[in-house]
Parts: sequence; C-alpha cells; structure tokens
Amino acid sequence: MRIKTRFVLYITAWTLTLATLLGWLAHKQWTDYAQSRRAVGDVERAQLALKVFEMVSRERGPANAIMGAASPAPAVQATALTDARAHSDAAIHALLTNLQALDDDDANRAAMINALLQLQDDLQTGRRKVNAVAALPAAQRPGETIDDAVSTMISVASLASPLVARISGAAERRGNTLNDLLVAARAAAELREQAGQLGSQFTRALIRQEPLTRQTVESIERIVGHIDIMRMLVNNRVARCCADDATITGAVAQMNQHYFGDGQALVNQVLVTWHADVVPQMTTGEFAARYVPTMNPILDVRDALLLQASKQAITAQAEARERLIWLALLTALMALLLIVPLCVFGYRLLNALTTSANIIKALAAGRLDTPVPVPVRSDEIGDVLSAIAVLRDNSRARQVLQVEREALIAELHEAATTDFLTGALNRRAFQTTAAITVTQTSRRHGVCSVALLDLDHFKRVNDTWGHDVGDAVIRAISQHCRLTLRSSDLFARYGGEEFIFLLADANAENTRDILERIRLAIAEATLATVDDQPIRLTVSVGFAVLDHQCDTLEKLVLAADRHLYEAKQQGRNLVVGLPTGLAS
Ligand SMILES: Nc1nc2c(ncn2[C@@H]2O[C@H](COP(=O)(O)OP(=O)(O)OP(=O)(O)O)[C@@H](O)[C@H]2O)c(=O)[nH]1
Repeated sequence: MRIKTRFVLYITAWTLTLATLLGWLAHKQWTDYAQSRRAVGDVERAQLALKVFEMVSRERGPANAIMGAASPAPAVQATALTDARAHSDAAIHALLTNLQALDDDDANRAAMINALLQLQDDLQTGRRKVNAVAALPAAQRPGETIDDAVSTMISVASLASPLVARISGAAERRGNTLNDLLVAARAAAELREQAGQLGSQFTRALIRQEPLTRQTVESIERIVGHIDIMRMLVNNRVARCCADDATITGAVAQMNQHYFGDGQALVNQVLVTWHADVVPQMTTGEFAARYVPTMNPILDVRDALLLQASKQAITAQAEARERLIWLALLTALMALLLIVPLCVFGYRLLNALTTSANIIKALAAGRLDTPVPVPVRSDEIGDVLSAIAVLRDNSRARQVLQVEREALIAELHEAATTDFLTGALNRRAFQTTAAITVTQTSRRHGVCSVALLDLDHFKRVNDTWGHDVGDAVIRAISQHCRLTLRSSDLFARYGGEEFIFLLADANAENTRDILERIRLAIAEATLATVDDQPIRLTVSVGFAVLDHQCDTLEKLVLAADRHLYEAKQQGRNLVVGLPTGLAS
C-alpha cells in the first residue's frame, strides 16, 4: 500500500476516533447542560406549585373568619377574603401559564395541567360553599354546612399537595442536595398546610360556640401526628443538606420558636379549655389573628430552602455551560494545533515525496528534460528538490559528455579504418574484412577475386605539378573506382598510389570486365587541371581469382601483385589476370 494511502487511512482513523471521543464527551456535557437548564425550570415550577399550595391553604384563614363573622361580614374580613382569593387565582394562573409553556412531549404536562384545573374547579366549589355559609345569619349557620365548607376548602389543599409532589419530583430527581432542599421545602409547605388544617378544626366549634365533636378531636390528633412527621422530615433534610447554611438554620430556629412555641401553645391552650368542657371565648377571626402569624416562619423555612435550591440549580447550569464551552474550546484547539497541522504537514511531506519519486523515476528513465519545481521554502523539502535539480543537471552534463564521447569513438573508429586522403578503407581495415570474406567464400565454394591497381608514372605528376596535384589525382582515381564498383565489393587504398579490390561473386571474366571498365574510365578522364591544362593518367591492374590453389587472401594478393608487375612490364595501362598457374 502506498504511503499516501496509509497516511490518509491513518489520519481518517485517528480523526474519527478523536471525533467519536469528543462527540461522546460533547453529548454527555450537552445532556448535563440540558438537564441542569431543565432543573432550573423544574425548581421554578416547584416554587410556583408551592405558591399555589400556600395560597389555597392561606385562603382558608379569611374563609373561616368570614364564616364566623356577622352577616354581612365586616369590610376588613371581606377584603381579606377577596385579597386571599385573588392571590390564589394569581398563583394558579402563574403555574398554569408555566405548565402550558412546557414542551409538548413532556409526558407529565397534560396530567399536571389537568390536576391544576381540577384543583381550580374544586376551589370554586369550596368558595361557593363558604359564600353560602357567610350569607346566612350568624345564628342560623348549620354545623354540617360549615364542616362541609371547611372540608371542601381543605380538600382543595389536599389536591394541591400531590400536584406539588408531581411537579417538584422532576427537580428532586436531579441530585442529592437539590433533592434534600426540595423535599425539605415540600415538607415545610405540607407542615404549613397541616398547621393551617389544625387551625381550621376549631372553625365550626368557635362559630357555633359548642364543644368539639369526637370526629374533630380525632382529626386534630391525626393532624398533630402529621405535623410531627413533617417537622422531623424538615429537620433531617436540613441537617443533611445545609446544616452550615445560616439562612436556612436561622429560619428553622424561627419556626421552632414561633410555630412550635407560640402557635402550638395557643392550640394547646384552646384544647385544654375545651377538654375542661368550657367553650373558648373567641371568634374564628380572633383565633386566626393570633394563630396564622405563627405559621409564617414555616413559609420562611420553605422559601429559604427554595431560594437555595434555585441558586444551586442556576450554579449547576452555569458550571455545565462552562464545561461545555471548555470542551468546545478544547476541541477547536485540538483541531487547530493537532489535526490541521498534521494534515497540512503530512500532505506537504507526501506531496514532496511523490513529486521527488516521480522526478527521480523520470530521470532514471533518461527523461532529463523533466522539470523540477523551484522550492518555495528553504526547508528539508526545499533541500531535496534542490538536490534533485543538481542531480538532473549533472545527468544532463554526463549525457552531453556521453554523446560527445560516442561521436569521438566513431570518429576514431573511422580514422582507424579509413584512408584520410580518399575516404576509402585503409589497408588494415581491408585485410581484416577481406580475409573473412575470402574464407567464407572459399568455404562455400563460391567465387571472388582480388585486384591491385597502380598509377602509371605517378612520380612524374608529383614532380611536375607538385604533391597537392598528386593528391587530387589520387582522390579522383579513388572516386572513379568507387563509382564503378558494386556496393558488395571491397575497395581500399593499399599503398601510396596503389588501390586494392575484393570483387564478390566475380569469376575471371567478370573481374576482367569490371577492371577494364575502370582502367578505360580513368584513362579517358581528366583527373585534375593545372592552368586549364587537363591531367590524364593511366593505371595498371593485376588480379587473381579464388580457386583451390589460391584460396587465401594472402595468396590472392600475392598473385594479383605478380600480375600487376606483369602489367607494368608489358607496358602499363593494362589489366592482367591470368590463371594462377599461368601467371607464375
Ligand atoms: N602526391 C602524392 N604522391 C605520392 C603519394 N604516395 C606515393 N606518392 C608518390 O608516388 C610515386 C611513386 O613512384 P614510383 O614508385 O617510382 O612509381 P611510378 O612513378 O608511378 O612509376 P611506375 O609505377 O613504375 O609506373 C612517388 O614519387 C611517391 O612519392 C601520395 O600520397 N601523394
């Protein structure tokens, strides 16, 4: 696998792994953040629900008071009831608006809204009953009707309690401390409700100035037991979550002093009077005026706990947001400092490697005109490219030298085998090539002949017109010979003014014809001119034909030389080539 492919695979695998890890972390952090944001909303909703609980519970005070007042009720009591009802309605409206703004997919949304609407209905029923009692003359208000109105109002608060639990439950599940704070706040609200119900137990007896019924006494005992449980719950949770929170512990101390001190002392005092079969001489309004304020510190405990819960939820949300931002920054930093530089660096390195490899391969294949990119930076990649450029230039220079060397060798070879004056083969080259041809022809019983051609009285030419004219004459004769011979024949300058031929596939007759043609052509030719004077010359030729006696080049040359000698002897301008035997 190519390095580039491996690199791409490695980077991809690495990036995917990192992205998966960061994605998982981001998902976790985002979930944390979303939950913490949700927790802030849940705590806010729990506060609204507890407010509803408080208000419908509080509304019982002025309702009880108005049922014990004269008819028509004094303006102060009527206004107090109107205000209490307005507060309850406002609290319900606020909670309803909040619930309706929840996500549609919240499974609890519909159930919570339905429970709240049910509470609203029941509250209206309770109010109608209270109004009906208050409309009667004080002396004619039946005990059962009063009990019914009171218990309907109590049942409204009883409906609020599970609603609060349902709404608060979502926030309570978000963490230990938050859970403790909200459970304690809910317990404090429940404590306030039970304390309120305890006060409501005296409404009928105080209005009618009659003894407590057995049923009322049992209710009071149950409520007192409930109050003790709620108090214990508040104390336990506060001790666990916020023993060092001065605001909360201070509120708890106030509650102990006022409600469990003053408030319960008043209740005990009223109960003792009744147990002594004496009806307490006070109206429901007078009782409420002394009892209700002692319950306020309970709500202060609740509010301190809710405030702390809200702070914690907001802090947790801020922390989750901070973690999310840090994670995003870390991711960006990793991408910026690790992945991007790695990709860029790897890409540059591999690109340079691929380019270098391609150039080196091209140079190795002899393509020395391959362009080498000019390095952009003066780093190692630049060094490699510069070195390759130097290598290429060196290779080019070597190639030029090689061409020159080969040309020189060819030149030398030519010089070694060619006669410098005529361009014909020299004696040595002729002997080498001709010896092979003669041997091969002899072996296959073929025919060939060797001829020696010598210029007649050439000395005179030199002596008369000079050496340069002599050279020109030699060149002209060489040219005549070459034009007359076939390409398969060998032709060489054998000595100063002597030429030699090897005529392939030529018997004595053919040889004589060819040589005669040459002799005649030379004899008739103007071989040079001096001062417009033509210079003519004849040649003498001796030849020998290959046969069983004369079967080597050496023997053939010797025989041809003898015949040449004979031609000279016989007067020159002759071709002599008798059979070997005759010649000797
Ligand atoms: N110009 C020139 N002359 C050459 C060259 N080689 C040999 N010679 C001359 O050729 C002449 C040969 O003379 P000789 O051997 O006496 O023969 P010849 O004058 O041709 O007379 P025959 O061969 O008897 O007809 C000499 O004068 C050499 O100097 C050459 O390359 N150039």
